Amino acid sequence: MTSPATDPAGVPAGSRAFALGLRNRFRGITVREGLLVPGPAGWGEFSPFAEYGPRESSRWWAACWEAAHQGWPAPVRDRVPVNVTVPAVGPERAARIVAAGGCATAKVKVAERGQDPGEDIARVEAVRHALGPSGRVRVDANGGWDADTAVRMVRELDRFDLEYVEQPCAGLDDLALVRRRVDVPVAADESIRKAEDPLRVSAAGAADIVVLKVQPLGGVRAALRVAEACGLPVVVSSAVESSVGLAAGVALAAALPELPYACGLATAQMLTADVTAEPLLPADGFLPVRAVGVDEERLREVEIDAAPWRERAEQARDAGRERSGQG
Ligand SMILES: O=C(O)CCC(=O)c1ccccc1C(=O)O
Ligand SMILES: [Mg+2]
Repeated sequence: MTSPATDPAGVPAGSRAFALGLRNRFRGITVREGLLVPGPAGWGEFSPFAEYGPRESSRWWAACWEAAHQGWPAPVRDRVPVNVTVPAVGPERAARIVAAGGCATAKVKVAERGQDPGEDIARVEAVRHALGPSGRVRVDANGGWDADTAVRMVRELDRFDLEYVEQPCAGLDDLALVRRRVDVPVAADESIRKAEDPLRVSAAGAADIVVLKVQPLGGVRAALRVAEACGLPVVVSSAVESSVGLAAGVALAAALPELPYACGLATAQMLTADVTAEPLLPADGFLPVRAVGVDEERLREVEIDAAPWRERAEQARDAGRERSGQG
């Protein structure tokens, strides 16, 4: 047993917590919080959502640790195509977000709780018009439909020509059912959170594409192994992180042998502030593959008490040790 003081995987004293505002409510939240952790390889970000316990957060901690201490595998490309992300807002706002985003691909949230199908249709229609016929439009239901509703809605929305539908239903059986009944490709997102999930997804015939996020999967290397194991095309997406966290997603997208789709990494656009002087914002629909530093002045403007976050990080680290049998 190593003591906390000399522990190589401890939470460094120079760690800093941040709270960044969101321009529009997303996943029910309006503020995104997290911890920035310094290390020899650069800054790492630890930002599990508030409802995640130590076990689930342990992979987020592993991703943070990799960024701070190991850095990432060599890139095979120097820029990454990205999509603008459109929250469950009204059509006028959706059109403005797409126009401001400067991306040729848009991902539109649908099946939001408390909204009706007409709102989804109006939003997707507005996005298609804003992008023009050459743009690509994908929708993300976050598992919000049952199989019958998904089939009906995907067919209805496909009059705006969908690139794919992300997580139309929550369960693998329903995903497979929908996939057999619609012409639009199906992408799995929430169905993939652990290394063994992609194999289940492919075995169930549940998806044509997998969405991979670095923090939930435990780092860039872990995500690369998942990508290799599942053998399906990969879309890298963010967990709406600061530009420090986004850089890890960009590193994954940059290291994948194939990258046939735009990635969901343009989410710095959704924030009202960032922790760096040079946020990872798209230019002409691409993000550059580069390191992201922390700017002391910007950080101070968004800084919150690090103590609760250090506590969460310690618990996540401990849960990770138990998981890997080092407890
Ligand atoms: O993929 C994107 O365009 C942005 C990222 C995104 O949508 C997302 C971000 C945080 C949590 C869940 C999701 C999601 O894909 O549902
Ligand atoms: Mg998704």
